Amino acid sequence: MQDTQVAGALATTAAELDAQDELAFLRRRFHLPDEEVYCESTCLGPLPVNVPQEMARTVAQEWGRGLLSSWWEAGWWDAPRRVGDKVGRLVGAAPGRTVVGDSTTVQLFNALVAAARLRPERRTLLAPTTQFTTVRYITDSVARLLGLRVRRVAPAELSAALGAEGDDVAVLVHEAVDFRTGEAHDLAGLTRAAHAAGVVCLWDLSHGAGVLPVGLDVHDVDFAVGCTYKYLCGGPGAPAFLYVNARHQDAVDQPLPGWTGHAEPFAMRDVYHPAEGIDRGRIGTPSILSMIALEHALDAYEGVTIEQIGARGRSLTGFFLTCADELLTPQGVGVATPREPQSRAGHMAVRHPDAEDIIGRLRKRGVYADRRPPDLMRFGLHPLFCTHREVLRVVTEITEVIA
Ligand SMILES: Cc1ncc(COP(=O)(O)O)c(C=O)c1O
Ligand SMILES: Nc1c(O)cccc1C(=O)C[C@H](N)C(=O)O
Repeated sequence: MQDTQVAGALATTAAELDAQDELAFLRRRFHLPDEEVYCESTCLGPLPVNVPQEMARTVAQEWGRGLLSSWWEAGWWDAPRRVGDKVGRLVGAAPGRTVVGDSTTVQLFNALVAAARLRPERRTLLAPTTQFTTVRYITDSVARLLGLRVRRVAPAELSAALGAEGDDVAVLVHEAVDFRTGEAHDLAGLTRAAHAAGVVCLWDLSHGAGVLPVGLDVHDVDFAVGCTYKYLCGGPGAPAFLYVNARHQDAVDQPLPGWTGHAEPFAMRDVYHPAEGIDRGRIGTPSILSMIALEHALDAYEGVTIEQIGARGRSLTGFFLTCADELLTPQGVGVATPREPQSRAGHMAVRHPDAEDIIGRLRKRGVYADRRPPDLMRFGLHPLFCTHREVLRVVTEITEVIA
């Protein structure tokens, strides 16, 4: 086929897929530029349309008029758990297993120490070589703090490592989705392999939450954390979440015993007695305005299941591959994201030695994406609002810029 025929066929397919899309209405739930393509949900999701008015109301009425009483009368005190449950629905957690607050970095530290304390006789933290910076730094720091060693192996070798050396591993700490390539790891299989060796697992869901069905309860995950400002669109610096399996909740001994996680926070006891259940995952005073923004942002997920969202996402990433095969491969440009549908998540990654320059040029053409060293371009295809036509435009623009 000639280039123009290929382009025409892809445009027809994109139009058909968009026409059949039963979730197309979700796009109206976001403020999005008309002529530009936003593919940076890998870092910051866009603003849901209902958030500004809810924030204005919260500030004027709850803070402005309700003042201190709003902690109880406006439901601020219960927000970490209430919003946690709302996130929980999207990560397969029953109510009472997820709490929201602080940053992912803080939650990782807390959860990793708490997880390691469940296996005091074991000396190793196991992790993939591909860890995101903050996860890597926290893993190393927790190891130093607790006198453990860190063993890092390639993701594909983790199962074998669990089989061979698992009896000395306290915790497997892993990201559900690789921040570079967008590869969705086998959370269910690795959690099973970890449990078979008596290992506790801690998953960082930052690049998977709101994109994929991760099924935390179904897969019996021990601990999970994640950020809410990417696909969950909670806003810049939105609070992170912590999930704790019901069977661990009463045994959790977290290293940041803040007063809001105390069983009787207002009794002002000298000794820390943790609250029951997920409330012991609370630390200090939560950032209420950010939490309320997140609470309303999550309404963008109302009325759809995470399975429907996952299927829509796979359609977008699958179409990206189709376009890449036709348009990028002939230019010698490789896709770094795995092809198998179950191994793809929210973003597609493309390799090119001039990634930085290409991303800069794409911005000038109205395509917003990001890059990660040394040579990766990342295109976050948010499953709530990206369209197949946008996917084709992105790939076409990459082709033109490179040419
Ligand atoms: C896997 C992963 N974990 C954690 C974070 C972020 O942690 P924090 O929100 O504390 O900066 C990111 C992105 O910044 C990430 O990609
Ligand atoms: N958290 C971010 C921020 O505050 C500014 C810019 C980017 C980010 C990110 O989330 C980076 C991201 N975790 C990554 O995968 O590279």
